[in-house]
Amino acid sequence: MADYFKEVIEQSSLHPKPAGLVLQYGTAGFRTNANQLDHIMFRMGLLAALRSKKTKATIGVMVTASHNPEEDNGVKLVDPMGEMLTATWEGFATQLANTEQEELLTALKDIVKKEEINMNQEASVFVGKDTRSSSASLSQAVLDGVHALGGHSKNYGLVTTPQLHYMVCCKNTHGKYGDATLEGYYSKLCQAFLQLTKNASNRTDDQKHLCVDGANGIGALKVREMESHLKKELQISIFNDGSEGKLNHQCGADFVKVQQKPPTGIDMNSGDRCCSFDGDADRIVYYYTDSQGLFHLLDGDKIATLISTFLKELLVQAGLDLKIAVVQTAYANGSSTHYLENTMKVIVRCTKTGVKHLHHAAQEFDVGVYFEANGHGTVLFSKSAEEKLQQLAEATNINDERKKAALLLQSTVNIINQTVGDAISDMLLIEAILAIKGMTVQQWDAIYSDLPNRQLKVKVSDRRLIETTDAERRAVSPAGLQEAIDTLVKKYSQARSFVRPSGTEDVVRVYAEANTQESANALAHEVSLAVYRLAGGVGDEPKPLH
Ligand SMILES: CC(=O)N[C@H]1[C@@H](OP(=O)(O)O)O[C@H](CO)[C@@H](O)[C@@H]1O
Ligand SMILES: [Mg+2]
Repeated sequence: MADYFKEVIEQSSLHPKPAGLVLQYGTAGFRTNANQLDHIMFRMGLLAALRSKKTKATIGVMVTASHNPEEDNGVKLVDPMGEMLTATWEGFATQLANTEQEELLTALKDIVKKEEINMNQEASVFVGKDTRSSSASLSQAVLDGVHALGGHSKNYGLVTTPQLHYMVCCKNTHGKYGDATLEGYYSKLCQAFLQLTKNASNRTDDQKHLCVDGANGIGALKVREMESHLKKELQISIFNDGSEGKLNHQCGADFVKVQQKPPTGIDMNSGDRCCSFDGDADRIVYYYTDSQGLFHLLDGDKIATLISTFLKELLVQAGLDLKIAVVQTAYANGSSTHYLENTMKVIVRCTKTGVKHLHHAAQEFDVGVYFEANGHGTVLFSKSAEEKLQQLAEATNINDERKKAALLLQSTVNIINQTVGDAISDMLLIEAILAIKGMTVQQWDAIYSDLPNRQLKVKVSDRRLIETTDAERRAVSPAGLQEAIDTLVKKYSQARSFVRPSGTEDVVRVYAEANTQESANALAHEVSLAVYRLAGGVGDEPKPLH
């Protein structure tokens, strides 16, 4: 076996691990200050090459830290069908990342043995990066890792995270999903957009206009690249395009969702339809300000509602009996769940936080719409649903209404990036739906009213003390915490609250909603105090909110 690893020994000394550093492959891969990541990148290049040999398929590696500050970076691996890395291999990633330099070969051989990997198998890895200044040298370290194991690589350079997922899926499905090029991605999505909107009744230039906050990141560059494919049917003003501002600083989807206010750097008039991407363009939220200057956010829940309503109506018109469901997490606004279940009568599922959980749950339905409240989401169509749609779209013996619905559904399948949440693809679908329905952003917003809500963080000495059940909606430990929450919730009207340890930060997250903002704030504060007292809070006691 030794020969396969000769280069690894030589190359790994150029990517040394700082002694003692321990990192975890979390919900969103590795993420920390960029200075600590060179060895991780090299090792993820090695791991991707092994994963490729194991699956006999192309694997993706994306260098990004999404909505984190510019100084951070990170890395995520992409499995053959464009989905996130499978759980066992997340474990291997963590082991490999934390192995001291001199043990690296042993750790690699261990994986080869456990997974029975044929080292003579070729390896192929696609690599992409976001716009962070550290991304150039870090993606080179990934490539070094791939090459050290004799793997082939294709370096896509600057791409959004979902674009890299898309390329991997295209490659491994031999072009069935599309061409594994940026040109292929833009033309597939934009053609579907033009198909969807071609019969939308005379829209004015105002109605075709959208303001996009690119978070000073990769999304802005890619929207600009795509623009000419849209043939002015969507007219985009890009703000925070990275030419001046700092990545994710006071802008982007995460800022807008958490702060519940517009990003800086955007020039918006009252009523303008606006959206924000995050730093790697896999999340999107919409918003506008009304004539009184009040800010209105249309988050992942509102997006899921718009899309699932549209799809459900089309399925009925097409006469297709397909099972459609919406998958959410505990952070979904109670009003959205209530509207979906009681008015729309669609199945709603709640999973643990983290996109892979939502993705898996959505795969159980013919049509699975999944969104986290923060705006990460997409739609999945089962193979058999896609086949039925195809047959119907090609059928000659059906009436015009059914035919029209089938064609719209087929274009929806083409516009959606089913591999992962994709801000660009979601944006095009949302814009198409609004155009087809002749709906303004205000009318979309009025479908239901969000319950006022508040998210807080509490620092504790060991957040793992908090264990949850029922898709994180109830705490089973420490003793007494859930009872305390139940008692507090009863004081307020239409109230709900839950706590869970964050998977990406060293904090416990507290969520509360109620019929007024004052009540939501008060409940969130009281629950924070309960966490602080019962789960080993550190630092000052949480202060009431004003
Ligand atoms: C409340 C919230 O927005 N949590 C986010 C955040 O996870 P935490 O485990 O809550 O830190 O980051 C995840 C990765 O980006 C994302 O999937 C998730 O939705
Ligand atoms: Mg992201």
